[in-house]
Amino acid sequence: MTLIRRETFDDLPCWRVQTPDAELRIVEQGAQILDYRRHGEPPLLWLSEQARGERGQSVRGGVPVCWPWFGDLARNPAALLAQYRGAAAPFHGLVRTLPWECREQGVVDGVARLLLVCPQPESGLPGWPQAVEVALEIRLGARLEIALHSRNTGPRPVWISQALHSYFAVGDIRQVRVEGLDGCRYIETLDGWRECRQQGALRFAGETDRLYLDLPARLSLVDPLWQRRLCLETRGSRSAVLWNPWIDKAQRLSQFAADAWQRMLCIETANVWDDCVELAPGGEHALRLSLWSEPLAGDA
Ligand SMILES: O=P(O)(O)OC[C@H]1O[C@H](O)[C@H](O)[C@@H](O)[C@@H]1O
Repeated sequence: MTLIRRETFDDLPCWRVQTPDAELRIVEQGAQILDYRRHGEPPLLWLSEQARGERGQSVRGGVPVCWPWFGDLARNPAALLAQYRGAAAPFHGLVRTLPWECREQGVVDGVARLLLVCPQPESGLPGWPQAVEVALEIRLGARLEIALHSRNTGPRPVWISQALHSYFAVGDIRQVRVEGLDGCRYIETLDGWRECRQQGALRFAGETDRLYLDLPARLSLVDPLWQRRLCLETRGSRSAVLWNPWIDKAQRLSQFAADAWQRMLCIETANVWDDCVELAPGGEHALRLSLWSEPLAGDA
């Protein structure tokens, strides 16, 4: 039986979604998915063992929503930067610590669906006087499907950058590889934000923080230790951020154990850099991620 139950994660209201073969939790704050597991296999998403549910604090792990900009606002295109009138711009936008509201929930043909929206004052979000509705739609059936919808209800064009900042669980980061990036441009943020080109699959041997561009619709994370392939299929996105903090940066992160870098990898389905989105008046955009896992058929 598939059901959706209201619970709490420390101080934060959340929902637990159960299907016959999977389980997922999502907190109301930031519409953040916390975890996702399929029975009989390791979790697909990583949630820090130090994760805490506190108001005003993003939880470390799961899928934080970065919107209406990704990362450091100053690294975004000038047109996007110019839209912000506030003081110090928060990293990863304005909505990941706000309370969202569940507008629809239900189960149809065994697929659970939730629709959460981020309520905004008439004048827009603090420092960001734009009229753009944002909603997150989650469907859990055989796959997990996430869609981040933006709709410009105002009279002017609006630029956004955004990401579904997914933390994936891995057996050992030093053994995994990401396929689908071969030949793609990327921005190496750890070396002066210079543009480089990927050759072959991406493997990990140190801190990694890159903006990948011109991506195909399908990426996969091959995990030989856990004998599985996580498959990511996206729509409305041609960019992704690949991030692992490794040893030194791990010490500086909140809710992050010193050795946790070994067990996680962020592949953040995004619209960043030259893949930002311009929403015309009345215009809509959906950033979609479909996620599932497959056993490795001896191809590791
Ligand atoms: O600590 P946070 O604000 O959640 O950010 C976590 C990480 O997010 C992204 O992946 C960025 O590319 C990283 O540079 C950043 O460290």
